[in-house]
Amino acid sequence: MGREFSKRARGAEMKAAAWVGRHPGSVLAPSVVTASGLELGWATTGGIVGGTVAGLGAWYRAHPDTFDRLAAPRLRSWRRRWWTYVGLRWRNALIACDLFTTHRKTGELRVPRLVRVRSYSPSVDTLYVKLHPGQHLRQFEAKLPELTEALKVERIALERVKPRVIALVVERAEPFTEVIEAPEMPQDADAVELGRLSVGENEYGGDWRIPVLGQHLFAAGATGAGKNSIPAAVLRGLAPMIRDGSVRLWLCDPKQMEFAKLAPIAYRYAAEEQACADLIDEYVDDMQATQQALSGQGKRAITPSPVTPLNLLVLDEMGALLAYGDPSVGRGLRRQLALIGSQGRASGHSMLGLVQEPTKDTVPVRDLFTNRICLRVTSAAHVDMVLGENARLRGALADEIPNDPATAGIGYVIRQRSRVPMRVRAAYVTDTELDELVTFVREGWKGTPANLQVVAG
Ligand SMILES: Nc1ncnc2c1ncn2[C@@H]1O[C@H](COP(=O)(O)OP(=O)(O)OP(=O)(O)O)[C@@H](O)[C@H]1O
Repeated sequence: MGREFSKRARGAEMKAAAWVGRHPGSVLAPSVVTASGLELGWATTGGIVGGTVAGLGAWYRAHPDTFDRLAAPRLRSWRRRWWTYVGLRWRNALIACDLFTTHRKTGELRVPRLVRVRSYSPSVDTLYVKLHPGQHLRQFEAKLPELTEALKVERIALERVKPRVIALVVERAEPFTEVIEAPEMPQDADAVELGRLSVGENEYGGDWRIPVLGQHLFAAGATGAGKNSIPAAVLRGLAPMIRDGSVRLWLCDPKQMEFAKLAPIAYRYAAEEQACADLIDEYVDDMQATQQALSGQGKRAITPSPVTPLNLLVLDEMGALLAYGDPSVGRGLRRQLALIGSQGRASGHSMLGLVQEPTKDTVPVRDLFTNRICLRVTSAAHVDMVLGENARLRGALADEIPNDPATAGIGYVIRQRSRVPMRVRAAYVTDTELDELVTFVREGWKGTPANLQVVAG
């Protein structure tokens, strides 16, 4: 703020020097080429530059995996920085959206500076922006629609990185234009990655993975949003463990639609309201018996095996169970789910709950779930109800996903470390693939109710 004592703006040559200091590469690269041209001759220099380009081309063609992982993000970031978001375009967009401050004495417009551009995937850029004193993330939040149009992109999410530095996560285009194929079923229990089951793809082009052991999952989405894909993909990932009895599936299926197919591989299956309540009571008894068995053996957590299995309680349409039926049953269920949510992790009792509308009846239990997924919802308020405060402001625009079958399975999760929403798409498990899962499990089926007695005993 001290600079505002003077009526004189900073000299252009000083600004240029500061710019060079901030972008040494942009000065160094042309200088090195020029020096090489003068020292080694232009033909040699041309050969070196051409050789480098040809080498990159060969890498691109020969090793797509390493090129896409190592070289592509850097090259793309560089191109975006010096082409897409280059000085004047950036400046004009921010001025058009009133996202600048004015020097009180000189009247100079001070536009927040772009300090870094990262382009982790072809469809998403992260822009690190240095704010001027007097600016705040809130101003960007208020101008998000305008900024999205000015930069000609699909959507923007915001994050505060550190004092006076924010990140704009820019989705340039819809990353999911194709249906994602169902994950392969591992053949052996050893190949199951309980901590990172693949359920689809993320907007960065990588696998979208979710942990199951010691976790509770919650997926919200309007009718037709593609919620069923999530348990279906999870169960395919767990298939050999279900077959071997190391994972037991407890299924509450009030709608009796898609999940009825899975009844033959469920350890317990219920559809009617009271039957679901009884199933959940039994689940809680099983959890408490396991807790006692664990403490008797001086253990703190289970390692999934046929003797101490991982139990997965899948609750389809939680609204029907908690809100739309008999209120006394709903109250009892909420109490039981709270017990499972708070105590089930060590004993290997996980939940996967699906809900169409995250209303006040289902939201109180939402906080019991450690991993939450928001597919297409019908109201902006639902997004924060599912993903937490300000998730929508940060770009989880789940209510703006078009109600179109072509978008089924698309939604948002919150990345644990950075708290940034990430767009994901669940893989689509067809009816045939569900049948394949059932056949696979039934063929070597060892999951019998005897497991319960061993644990409880
Ligand atoms: N991951 C996906 N990718 C592409 N299309 C999908 C996906 N999941 C579902 N679909 C398509 O969308 C339709 C609706 O999906 P689904 O039945 O899973 O929705 P839902 O959210 O469970 O709806 P409801 O709550 O009404 O059961 C499916 O019949 C399928 O055609």
